[in-house]
This record gives sequence, C-alpha cells and structure tokens, in this order.
Amino acid sequence: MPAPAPSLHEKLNQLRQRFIAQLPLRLQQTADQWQASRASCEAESRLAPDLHRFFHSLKGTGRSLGFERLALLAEKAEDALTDAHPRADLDDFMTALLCQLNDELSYLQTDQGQQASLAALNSVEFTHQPEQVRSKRQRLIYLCDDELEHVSSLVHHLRCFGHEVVHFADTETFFNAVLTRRPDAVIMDVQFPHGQTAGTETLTSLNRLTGQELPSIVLSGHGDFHSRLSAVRAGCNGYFTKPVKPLDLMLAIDELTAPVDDEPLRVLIVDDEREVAEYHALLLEEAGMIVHQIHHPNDALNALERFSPDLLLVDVYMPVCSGTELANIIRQQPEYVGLPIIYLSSETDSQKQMSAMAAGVEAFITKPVVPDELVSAVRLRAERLRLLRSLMTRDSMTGLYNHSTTTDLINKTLAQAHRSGGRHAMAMIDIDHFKTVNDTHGHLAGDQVIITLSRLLRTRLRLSDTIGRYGGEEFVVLLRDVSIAQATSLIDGLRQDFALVDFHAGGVSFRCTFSAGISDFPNHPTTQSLRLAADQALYRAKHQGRNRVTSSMESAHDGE
Ligand SMILES: Nc1nc2c(ncn2[C@@H]2O[C@H](COP(=O)(O)OP(=O)(O)OP(=O)(O)O)[C@@H](O)[C@H]2O)c(=O)[nH]1
Repeated sequence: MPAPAPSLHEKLNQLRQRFIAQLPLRLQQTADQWQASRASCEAESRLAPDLHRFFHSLKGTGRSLGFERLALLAEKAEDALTDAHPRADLDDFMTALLCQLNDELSYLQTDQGQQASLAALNSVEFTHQPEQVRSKRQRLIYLCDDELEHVSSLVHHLRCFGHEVVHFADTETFFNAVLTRRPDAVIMDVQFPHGQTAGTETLTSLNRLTGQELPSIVLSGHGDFHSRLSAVRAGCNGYFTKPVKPLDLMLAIDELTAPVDDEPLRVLIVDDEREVAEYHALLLEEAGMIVHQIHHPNDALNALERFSPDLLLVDVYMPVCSGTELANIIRQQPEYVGLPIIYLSSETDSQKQMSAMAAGVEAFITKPVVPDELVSAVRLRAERLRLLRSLMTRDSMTGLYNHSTTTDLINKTLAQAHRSGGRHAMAMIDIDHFKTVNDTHGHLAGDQVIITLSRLLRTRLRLSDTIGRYGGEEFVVLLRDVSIAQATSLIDGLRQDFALVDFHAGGVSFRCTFSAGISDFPNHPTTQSLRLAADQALYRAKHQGRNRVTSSMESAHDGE
C-alpha cells in the first residue's frame, strides 16, 4: 500500500528541520564575516549589505517558521547594524548576540528544543480545506420515474450532453443506489403506486440520513399545492410538470450541476528566502492552489510567461532588485498591468508600506503571516482577476471564448506544439440554415439553438480543448492531441446527437443540424492555415448538402 501523503504539519516540520540543519554553517559564516568587517572601513562597507541581509532574513524566516527567539535575536542584530548612531559597544554587543544565537540553535537541536518548537508548530491554525477539484463536466444523473413514456426521450437528451444517466422505476432501488453511489443530480417523479408523494418523501429521507441535500428537480404529472409543498420540503431545486420539454429540463440540470470555475488558482511566489517561499507555498497548496516558486527576481518575467499565474506574491526585501522595483518592471508590460501583486515583508512601518504600495500592488501582508489570512487575501484577489478576465475573454451569451481570445489561445497552443511536438485538430462548426431558424421561429429560438450547441460542446469536449464562438452561429474548436481521423469521428458523434435535440418555440417543435470542417496540425502549421483549411472543408460540407463533417484530408484527396 502506498504511504499516506504527509499532512501540512508534517511538511512544515520537515521544512523547519531543514532550516535548522543549515543554520550552524550560515551562523559560522556570518560570525567570520563580522570579524572580517571589523578589519577596515573598506571591509565594513563591503560586507555590511550581506550581514544586514542575513539578520533580516533570519528574522523573517525565524518568525514565519515559529522560531520566535531566533527571530528576536536576529532583529536586535539588524537594528544594531542599521542604527544611524552605532552604539559604542557594538563589537561586544554583536559578539554576545552571535553567542546567544549559537546557544539558541544548540537548544533547538536538543530533544527538548525540538519538542518545544513542535508544540509551536502544532498551534498553527489552518482551517482551509483542500478544494474538491472536479476534472470533468459530465455528470451522473439519476432519473426516478415509473411512467415510462417520457423517460427514453429524457434519457436520450441528457446523454446527448455527455451525462451518465441511470433510470429507476421504483423509489427503493433508487434509495439504495444513492447510498452506494451518490449522483450529481436527481430527477424525481412525485407520485408512485405506493404513495401520493412517495418520490419527494424518499428524497427527504435520503437528505436526513446523509445530512446532505441532493441537488434535485421534480418532474410531476401534477402541479397541485400538496405536491409542490412536498417538493419544497424535500429541498428540490426545480419543479416541472409533464409533459416536459426535454431541453428545458436538460438546461435546468445543467444549471444545477454547472461546475464553478474548477481550475485551481495559480500563484507565483518570488522570494529569495527559500524556506519562507516554501512555507507560503505549502499553505497555499493546502488550500488547493497551484504554486510555483522562484528565488531570483530576474527569473520573474520568464516565470510569468511560462506559468501564467493569477497572482504574484513578492517579498519586498530581496537582493539584486527589491519587490517594489520588480512590481514596477512587471507593470511596464501591458499584459501584466492587471495582474494582482501582493507584497510580503516583515516591514511593519506603515509609512514604508504606503510607499511600497505606490507601485500599484494590491495588498501588503506582514510576515509572519496568519495562514488563513494569507489564503483569503490571495483567493479574494486572484478570483477577482479571474472574473474580470472572464468578462473580457468570453462571449456573454454562451460563456465560450470570444474570437480574439480563441485566436490567442490557439496561437499559444501551436507555439508550444512547435517547441515540444504534438498533433492537434481544428474544427470549424456552423449551424445549418440558421437564417431560416431565426426567420421561422424567431431570434429567441435561434439564441436557444446557439446556447444549446455551445453547452453540448462544453459538456462533451475535454477541459484541455479550446472552444470559441467565432461569429454569430459559427464555432471553432481546437482539439488537443488527436489525429484528424479521431477529431472527425468525435465531431461527427456530436453532429448526430445535436441533430436529435428537440427545440420548442411558439408551440412548434423543430430540430437543427450543423456542418463542420476539420483540419490538422502540423499539416497546417499556423492558426491562419489551419483556419483556412478547416473553412474550406466546412464549405465542402455545406456544398455537399450540410449536416455532415468533412476533413481537409478528404478535400485534398478529392481534389487530386
Ligand atoms: N438568433 C441569433 N441569430 C444570430 C446570431 N448571430 C448571428 N445570427 C444570425 O445567423 C444568421 C446566419 O446566417 P447565414 O450565415 O447566412 O447562414 P444560412 O445561410 O442561414 O445557413 P448556412 O448556409 O447553412 O450556413 C444570420 O441571419 C444572422 O442574423 C445570434 O446571436 N442569435
């Protein structure tokens, strides 16, 4: 059996032990530097920055990792070295401090010292639970209904959208199934042969038993007060009366189970103090975020481009370049103007904090951080950026990427594929005779068709695929790591299912189809050439009678 993953406290403890293990050597080097700095004025001014940095860093890291006495001694040394009027007994004072630091270190290496520091570690309060990360948009749906006429059409529509649907004709089998495998949502009839409200009562019992409300929608033959009340009492999220339009029910289920943005937040930490960077990374990772650390400010621009963070956590006091200077460098680049930056520092002087904030950073957090406060500050600001980005990059009707973002994302994917290889496919999808749909059934019905197709694409394609709305009724998809044949068959499966979806408008029901053209990378090595080849294949599909998928391979062979 694999060993269980270490807990946060175990990881923190390992980090503290690593920090203590390397400290004797660093203390010895600092004592030597201090002695050397007393030899001449030149040596003093040459070594002063290193000495200051060591004590400043020991103060910050010591506090963050809970070594309060080490931090206090380091703070005294830092103050003595930076005092505008150096004390007369500076030599004796520093020698005594270095001795006390060595004594404290020896104590921390004893069993008793380890115990005491562990007790401090265990008192770290951290209430954030790791986020549940869902990787798929497909949902498990239980449909419990003893009237079988509508069931097959409902099951068909739900499956079209990639959901796994299990049908139960009686409440008892349904009850046991929920206890064995909990679904993402339930569609429940109210009335069963053994009770007027047996369906909703079953939901109420399950909710009580499990202590968790099942996301559920009622589908009933009756809209009477008593049935509706039983649904409210069972905590149901919607109530439909039969005959239901499958698409309406499907959209309600989609709303009910729509994942919140399930991409973990990405945080880039820039801190020259490795242990502190590691400590903050552990806290943020524990809260479900993806963290990348760098220890040299000059690596920041590269890391920003490669890692694409939602937020930057920067130490203010770093050699080579301060956090404030780094923020200014980053803000010089238009693409990072909106990136939230949080400063971390042991600086408590509010005047200095204010001047640091002038570089346009979002917040200033003082070390040692309170774990929950760090996580909340990061989450709040990173999520706000995500929301703003989403408003700028997505089409408001469908939630798919807009034209320019789709092109940018495809460009990036291809640039990466040029570096590291890989094959991708592009599909241009266009709804057939859409003008007629609008003219016959109205614009609102047309909008429903567009929304339905976009939901179908989102539920059935992978999270790593790029799906965009290119124009009115035209969509573009970049399918990663597939051959042109696989892409053609996948999009053709979607085409067949979409053609069976029933739309309703003004008392009439109708169906729609789409045509698609597929091209592939690296046969077509740029976004422009991929797009052109997919467009030409789409044109052929339309020309050959619509409701079909044509690949650029077929076009090429046909043209031979
Ligand atoms: N309802 C609705 N209609 C839109 C939207 N965007 C574009 N349209 C309409 O979509 C129609 C597109 O029509 P065409 O591209 O000519 O398509 P078509 O000739 O009917 O069909 P094909 O030849 O099969 O492509 C136009 O009438 C647009 O007004 C939208 O957001 N909602």
